[in-house]
Amino acid sequence: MDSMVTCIAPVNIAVIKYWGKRDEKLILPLNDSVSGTLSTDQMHAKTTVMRCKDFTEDKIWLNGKEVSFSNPRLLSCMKEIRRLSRESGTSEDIVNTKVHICSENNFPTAAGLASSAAGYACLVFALKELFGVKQDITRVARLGSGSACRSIYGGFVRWHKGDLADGSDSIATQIAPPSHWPLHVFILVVNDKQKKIGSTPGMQRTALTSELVQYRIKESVPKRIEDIIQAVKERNFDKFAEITMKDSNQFHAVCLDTYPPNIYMNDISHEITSFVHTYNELFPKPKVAYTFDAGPNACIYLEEESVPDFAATLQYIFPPEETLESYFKGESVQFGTVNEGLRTYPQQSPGLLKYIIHTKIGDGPKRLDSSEDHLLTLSGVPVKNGP
Ligand SMILES: Nc1ncnc2c1ncn2[C@@H]1O[C@H](COP(=O)(O)OP(=O)(O)OP(=O)(O)O)[C@@H](O)[C@H]1O
Ligand SMILES: C[C@@](O)(CCOP(=O)(O)OP(=O)(O)O)CC(=O)O
Repeated sequence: MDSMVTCIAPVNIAVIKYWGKRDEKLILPLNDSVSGTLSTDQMHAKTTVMRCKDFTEDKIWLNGKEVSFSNPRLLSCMKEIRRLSRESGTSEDIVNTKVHICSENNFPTAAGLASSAAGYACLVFALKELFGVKQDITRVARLGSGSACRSIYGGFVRWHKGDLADGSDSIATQIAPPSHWPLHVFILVVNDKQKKIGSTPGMQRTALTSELVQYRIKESVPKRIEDIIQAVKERNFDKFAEITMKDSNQFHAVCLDTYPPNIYMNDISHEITSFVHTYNELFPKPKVAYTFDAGPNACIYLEEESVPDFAATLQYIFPPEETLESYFKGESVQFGTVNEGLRTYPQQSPGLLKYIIHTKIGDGPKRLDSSEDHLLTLSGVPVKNGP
């Protein structure tokens, strides 16, 4: 077992949203959810974990700054990993060694871009390698941040809410690997600053005050989960798109039904929604699907064949403020011609969208083998200081 391990882990974007907990401490959700895992090529968390008998305390650096280890979620992940390590037969002196952790995201943290999902998935995956854990770790990632359990697998993933009080059946499983349906994804970044109402307090408020959330968890989600799994299995984009957009809309309706309301989408988000519907109406079946998490940024799922036409039209309706190079980031973008049907749609002022990340469905976390990848030196301090 190596004493220093470095891993990267992906972001995931839910198409059936998790919103509301039945247990705050164990992070057990009120409903099942389904997501797509995005390629680590564009967005990832990277984490180095190191154990050494000379370390006197557990320490963590996040994006270049040392932060307190007494975060209850972090402590509960550590405790569970050490317990599973013991169960896996790792010797007691290894299990009890203190660790140093250094992690960074190559995209904005706490901006509603699922940094906590990638961050905790990466941390738990790296700790599993460091401590020789053999069991399922989606339960452990869940203790860090609910949505993190879905980033442990690539492709399309389901988080089962589970029924047991101890959370042992609240795990994530893969529905299909990325090769089954490598959908493309555009993340339309409207704002990458820290969001106003975090997911954790936002969903607490919903569970306490919303009437609509009861309808959502009992009537809407169970059927949608079955239907979207079938759509993924059949690669039926039309059905996938309709369920994804309806579920995003219902999630935000539940947020508005919360008192005081959780307002995440803004005028630009609504403009994107209306543009997508107008675009889809030009075709016999929907070509693109939006979904919004707890923030104003849109995530657009689309099939590869739709990329050139949609990218050109998107750029025409939401022109960049500066150069095209600083606008589309990530995968290179193939441009077609602007869809004629959208020529009369009101063109928006330049710079409404800050930038667009072009990525696609990808694999789960992976270990990096080169020593050059480590974020900690051999004496256990960050390789570079500051963000
Ligand atoms: N690389 C990381 N390693 C460990 N913890 C991380 C990492 N990145 C983020 N986190 C944790 O996640 C927190 C941010 O979570 P938060 O839910 O507010 O934002 P988000 O994940 O970007 O948004 P959302 O979950 O709504 O998409 C950070 O304050 C930190 O505690
Ligand atoms: C809107 C969402 O992105 C909410 C994610 O919530 P978190 O997983 O960040 O919440 P905690 O479990 O409290 O850490 C929907 C989703 O990803 O399913």
